[in-house]
Amino acid sequence: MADDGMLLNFSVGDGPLIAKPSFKGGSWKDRLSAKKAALHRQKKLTQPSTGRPAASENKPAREESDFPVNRAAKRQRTETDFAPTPRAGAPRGAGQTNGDRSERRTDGPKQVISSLFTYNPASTSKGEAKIAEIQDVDVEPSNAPLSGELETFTSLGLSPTIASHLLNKLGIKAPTAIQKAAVSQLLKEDSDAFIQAETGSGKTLAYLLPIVQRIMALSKATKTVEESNEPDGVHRDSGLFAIILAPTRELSKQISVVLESLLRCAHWIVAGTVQGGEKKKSEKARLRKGLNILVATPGRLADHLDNTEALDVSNVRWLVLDEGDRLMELGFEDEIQKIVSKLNMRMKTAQLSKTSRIPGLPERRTTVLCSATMKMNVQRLGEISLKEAVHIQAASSDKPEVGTTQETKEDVFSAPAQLKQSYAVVPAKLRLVSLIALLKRTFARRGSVMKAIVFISCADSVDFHFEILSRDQADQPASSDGPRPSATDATNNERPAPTTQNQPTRPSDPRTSALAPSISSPNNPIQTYRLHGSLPQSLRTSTLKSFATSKDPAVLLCTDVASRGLDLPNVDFVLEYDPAFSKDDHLHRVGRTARAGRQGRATVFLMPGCEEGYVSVLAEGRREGEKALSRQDANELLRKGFVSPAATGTEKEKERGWQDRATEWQLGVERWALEQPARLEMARRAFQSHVRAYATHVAAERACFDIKQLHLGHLAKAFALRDRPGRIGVPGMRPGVDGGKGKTERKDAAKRKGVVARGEKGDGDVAAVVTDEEVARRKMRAMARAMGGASEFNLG
Ligand SMILES: Nc1ncnc2c1ncn2[C@@H]1O[C@H](COP(=O)(O)OP(=O)(O)OP(=O)(O)O)[C@@H](O)[C@H]1O
Repeated sequence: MADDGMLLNFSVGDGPLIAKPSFKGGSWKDRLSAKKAALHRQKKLTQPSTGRPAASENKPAREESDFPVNRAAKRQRTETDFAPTPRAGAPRGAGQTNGDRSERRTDGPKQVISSLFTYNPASTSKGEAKIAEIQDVDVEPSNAPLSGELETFTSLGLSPTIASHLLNKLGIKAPTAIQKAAVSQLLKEDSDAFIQAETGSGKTLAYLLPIVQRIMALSKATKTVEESNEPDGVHRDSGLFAIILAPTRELSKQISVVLESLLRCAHWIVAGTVQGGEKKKSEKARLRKGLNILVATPGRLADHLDNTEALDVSNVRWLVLDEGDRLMELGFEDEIQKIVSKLNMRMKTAQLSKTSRIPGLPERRTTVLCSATMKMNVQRLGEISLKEAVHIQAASSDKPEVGTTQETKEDVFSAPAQLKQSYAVVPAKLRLVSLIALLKRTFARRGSVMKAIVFISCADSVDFHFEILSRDQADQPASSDGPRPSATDATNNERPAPTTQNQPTRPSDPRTSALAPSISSPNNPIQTYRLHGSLPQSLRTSTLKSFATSKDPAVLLCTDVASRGLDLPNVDFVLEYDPAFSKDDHLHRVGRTARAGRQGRATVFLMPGCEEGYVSVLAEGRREGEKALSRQDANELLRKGFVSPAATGTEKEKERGWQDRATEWQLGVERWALEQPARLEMARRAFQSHVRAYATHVAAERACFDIKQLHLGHLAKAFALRDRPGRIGVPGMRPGVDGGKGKTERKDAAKRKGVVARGEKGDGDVAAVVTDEEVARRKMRAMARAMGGASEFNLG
């Protein structure tokens, strides 16, 4: 970490330094402590006997030789240096009062109010990358439905009933490339398959369509052979034929919604779900009544296989492992192994005893593994579950590829071709104001952007930014755009529903949803939502539903809990406010937009310096003909977000105008944070968790996210903090223990570090409950040691 900010706060007194001690060897921390101790001793020696501090104590705490002479002497700034013109109705001297109170409590200045626009490190990549606006050059979408006249579902072998249902009820006319390859393959053969295609290419229907068709055919076979009196041969207690495993509850819910909508053309086929977090008793009752297709999370299915007699899996002939890489990342290998061997065993027993009475049921089971990536862990999952599988890929929109898994090339995971990607170089101090400026700009014109997702590294930081976005607008500077929409105070849980004419279409939960005055305008009020793994499952589900169905513009602040597989409609823009922990995570995140041939934009914030090296990681795997990454910088974002439409005068005056407005906004947030201890603690907690999460980037990318290069003092400003970094301590927040927050995030991080926290795995879901508290605590402590204390972040 850059230590200049810390050194500046030490005073050496003005007495002569008799012998300048040299500090060599050990870590920089040791050297700093030794230096501190020596300075303290010297200060004591030179202090006048009155006990009052020496007059020289306020002098800059550095020696000429230690710091460049041409650098301006840094002095402790005070609120008045930047104080905006008081506004009518503003809380009486809020910041000053708090600042005074804080200073009165202590014997020295505790707060640092730094300027937003000074001492920001310069970008190292300027000259190298072309500075460009996100251009509106249209690129052929890579995940769109095929457009040729012959590209129909019936030409793939799907029944006219399903094809017309897709067209008339679901509005799906033609297959995507991966659907074309997978449907024809899975309809004609019983061999196992590995389906690999980019985000938003319709993988869910690619495996559901052939399964549903095959079960419908089974139905007909049953009717003919048994001459059943039933209107259709197969019914709910004919047996369970297919199981679909998904890594998270959200995903299993999403798959079952798609399945239900598909089964409306075959109402006699019954589907159901079992997943962690639900009541096992009601799930058992459902299983007893009988299901033909089951969507499940692995942990819960393994549990039912052990404990629910009514669950007969002897007829299961299709097993789908969706989001294979995520299943492995979340540590479900054991469960999957167990499930696969139980399915094999029960199928064989039934075949030997000839108890299966379903005519037309295939002899062998087909297992389908789906993943956007072909990483080592997916290959391992393939070894566990697949036998001589065909590898189905959609290399380009009109050239589906089918081959064997042995022919598989290295990872070919890339973002959809039509996705417009950019990066913004934003110094640490300017991060918060730039976030607001970018979101303001994004939603400036009503209808231009409907939904945006902002990815943040940890749950605490999501909570903090949610409060910032939804905080009372009375704290903010007057806008030239006219009167602001109002919201209640951010700490008040009972937020009223927005009072503007554009009410959200679903009543949303005030704990996770609020109006965002900071980025709204009178004619375009924006709703903000938050989502992370520490929220109760029911709240996560309702929040996602509310965000997905909102007909009004909305922004979702979330951790990586929303990065995988979720299909949220009308997401036009993805912002990675904190860069992803790995490139794969990045591709999954940006894949929440530009789905099924639609357009989308994605931006990632990078800090000047080593983080700019990440641009080359982003550029890897980009296809021929794809646009280069666009580059933006903080000043550009701020100018657009904070410029007053009525600004007149010279360019210089205009520049001062947006800088003043950004500064005013930042100071308003800092005062707001200081107003209540709870807010301050929330900001500090967010800062600490953010720093810890920063340390968990995958090893291959850690050079770009080097925690030693992080300027903590500057970063604190982006969390509305005026504390010096060393003073930011959150009561009750010890390294490695976080009161049960973010289990999945810890699990994920542990895995990235190669620490497998088996004992933490729960009932097959990312929000799994740890049953053995003590075991979990011990493992957490061990993990924290292995991770250097990085434990509070919430990734899933
Ligand atoms: N043939 C099609 N035509 C138009 N839209 C489609 C088609 N197939 C699927 N879709 C839509 O595309 C979206 C993405 O589908 P899906 O969620 O299955 O993608 P995916 O490949 O699984 O993505 P991810 O890897 O992110 O999970 C859904 O909204 C779905 O309704």
